[in-house]
Amino acid sequence: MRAFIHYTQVHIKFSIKLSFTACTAAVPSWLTRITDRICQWTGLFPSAINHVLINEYHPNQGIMPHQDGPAYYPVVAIISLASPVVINFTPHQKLKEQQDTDPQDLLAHELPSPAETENNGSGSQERGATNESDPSSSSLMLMPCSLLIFKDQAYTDYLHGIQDSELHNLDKVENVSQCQELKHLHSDSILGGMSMEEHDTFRRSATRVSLTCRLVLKVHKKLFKI
Ligand SMILES: O=C(O)CCC(=O)C(=O)O
Ligand SMILES: [Fe+2]
Repeated sequence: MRAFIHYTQVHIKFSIKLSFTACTAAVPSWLTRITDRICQWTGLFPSAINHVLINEYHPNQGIMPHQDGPAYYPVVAIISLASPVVINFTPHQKLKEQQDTDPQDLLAHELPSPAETENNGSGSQERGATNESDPSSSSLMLMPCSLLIFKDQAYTDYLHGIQDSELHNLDKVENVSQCQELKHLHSDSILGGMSMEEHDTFRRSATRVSLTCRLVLKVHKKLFKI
């Protein structure tokens, strides 16, 4: 299982389950300095980021395709540290069905309500079956010390996830040509040869740590004390 630390400035309903089993604490000042900068630089958050989830992934660990759901303001900032990893964005099943039947009217229908999904313990909503071979799915390589921000349709209409596997496919990685450092990794990391352009698989060999920074919208201040 992934290890995680859950920092929150606020007490939120879905964190109750975690609060007593995981490390939940007020966001420390070294971290608010970072999240405040993200807010200022991007101008994408209406108020200060008040929730940070720190995940640790071993090379064979990922996170199943999910949506972060309506508890958060629909902008996510993910800081990646240590190992590179491939994150996949796959269309929500409802969006996919609409694309198949009515490609002109993609946004006219509501996506399923959160009640139809399950909470994965981090406030996110798990969804099992997705199809990464879907032509409208795409992937990004998250390099160490990178910041990924996604919002709008990427938040509402797509699931994001990381495969539970040491080998990550580079086929659909949109930013692979920008990841120069990959070329300097040990040649074992890029299977089949030296040049990453010629090959389509990346081997994860180190632990990755991510900081998922979000803004919780609905605050339940009096639920419990820390
Ligand atoms: O570790 C990551 O890059 C993704 C984490 C994530 O999607 C989440 O915590 O909801
Ligand atoms: Fe997520």
